[in-house]
Amino acid sequence: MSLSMLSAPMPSLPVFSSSYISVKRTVWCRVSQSQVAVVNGPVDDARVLERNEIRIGLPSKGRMAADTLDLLKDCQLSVKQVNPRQYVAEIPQLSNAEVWFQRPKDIVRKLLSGDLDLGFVGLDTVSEYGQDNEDLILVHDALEYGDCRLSLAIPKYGIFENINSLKELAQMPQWTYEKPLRVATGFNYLGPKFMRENGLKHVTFSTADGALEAAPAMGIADAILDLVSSGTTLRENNLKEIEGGILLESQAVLVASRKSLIERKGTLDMTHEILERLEAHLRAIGQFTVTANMRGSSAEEVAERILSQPSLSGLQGPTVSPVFCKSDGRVAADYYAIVICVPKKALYKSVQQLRAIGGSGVLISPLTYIFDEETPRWRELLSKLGL
Ligand SMILES: Nc1ncnc2c1ncn2[C@@H]1O[C@H](COP(=O)(O)OP(=O)(O)OP(=O)(O)O)[C@@H](O)[C@H]1O
Ligand SMILES: O=P(O)(O)OC[C@H]1O[C@H](OP(=O)(O)OP(=O)(O)O)[C@H](O)[C@@H]1O
Ligand SMILES: [Mg+2]
Repeated sequence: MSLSMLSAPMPSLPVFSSSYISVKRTVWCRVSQSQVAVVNGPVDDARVLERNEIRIGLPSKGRMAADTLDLLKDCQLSVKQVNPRQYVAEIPQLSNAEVWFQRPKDIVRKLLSGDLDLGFVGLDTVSEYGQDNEDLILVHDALEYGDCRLSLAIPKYGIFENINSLKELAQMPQWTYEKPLRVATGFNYLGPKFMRENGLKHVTFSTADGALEAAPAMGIADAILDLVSSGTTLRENNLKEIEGGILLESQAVLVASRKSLIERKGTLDMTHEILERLEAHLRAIGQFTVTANMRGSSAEEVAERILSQPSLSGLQGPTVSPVFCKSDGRVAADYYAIVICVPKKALYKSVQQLRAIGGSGVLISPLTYIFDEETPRWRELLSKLGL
């Protein structure tokens, strides 16, 4: 966070009691809560429309970076980076797309300033740095990586030993105007909003770039508000989550600038293509194709037998094809080949059910893509845009 951001007032934000913020890792200073916000300035129209390329922001580092590149590769949208130290790259499959590697929070800021059109980041980052700005539109809200939760945690020991819920924390007599609950966090927009919505009045916030879990043991904070996935870091620092203390469940999302979608030529079409590829890939990873042979008197009779089993209905019912053989000079179909998609989780049950109704020669193959009819997310996007 730059100093210029800290000095810019945000009158629309909740004004909490003052808090501490570290501008560098080790420097802690006291600032008013109303100042701890990213400034979402108005989009500069001229700048947005000046360029023809469509810009996609990808995380330049951290745990989201590799997973985002892997996802795009799985969607046949591999990113071609001439030099790993360069911040710009291309996706040959998407002509006119320019990829920019940025820190996740800068992706959100640059979507708001009109310097990026689309971005892949965690929902936590969109919520914190997007601050409910209506120019940000979630195109895909569940990309199935980067799963974590933004959660409030307190020490397991001392005055917190018997505190297990947000309600109990709020009711502790220790928190007063003079001696508020001190929360260390990097989420200075979502934190105060959550506390206000939950009726915690006497709270101050301090922030640091990392290792927040150390703050309670160092005596700098009473509680922390940070991302949790396995819970190991909390456990190893003698901290615990509490009931009602989860602010947000997060995973990677595709976010777009409303203005770009509406005004920049080609952005909506490109977003449609990316969305279709993402959906086709994500739908397929949970499924297997199952083929089997089955004896039967007709395709309908075989289909009826398959549909009598709960795990075998497939995505849109089974495909049943006759297998023709010649016997006694006559061509006839005594066998049928069936093809269905089954969820990976239900694989063994499906095989058992297939066998129970006479299936044999069961073959299982992975599925790469499922292109279904128009995705509901596309219709939702058009409706959010009023189109
Ligand atoms: N422990 C975690 N498990 C899973 N996903 C996480 C975890 N921590 C963060 N994330 C997700 O990954 C995103 C990027 O986190 P990451 O730690 O890589 O970068 P950062 O915290 O912005 O950078 P840095 O850690 O260097 O300050 C987060 O915004 C969140 O969506
Ligand atoms: O529940 P866990 O699986 O233990 O993960 C939680 C930790 O992961 C993140 O830190 P990160 O590794 O990104 O380090 P950072 O503090 O430098 O951001 C987060 O800030 C927590 O400290
Ligand atoms: Mg981190």
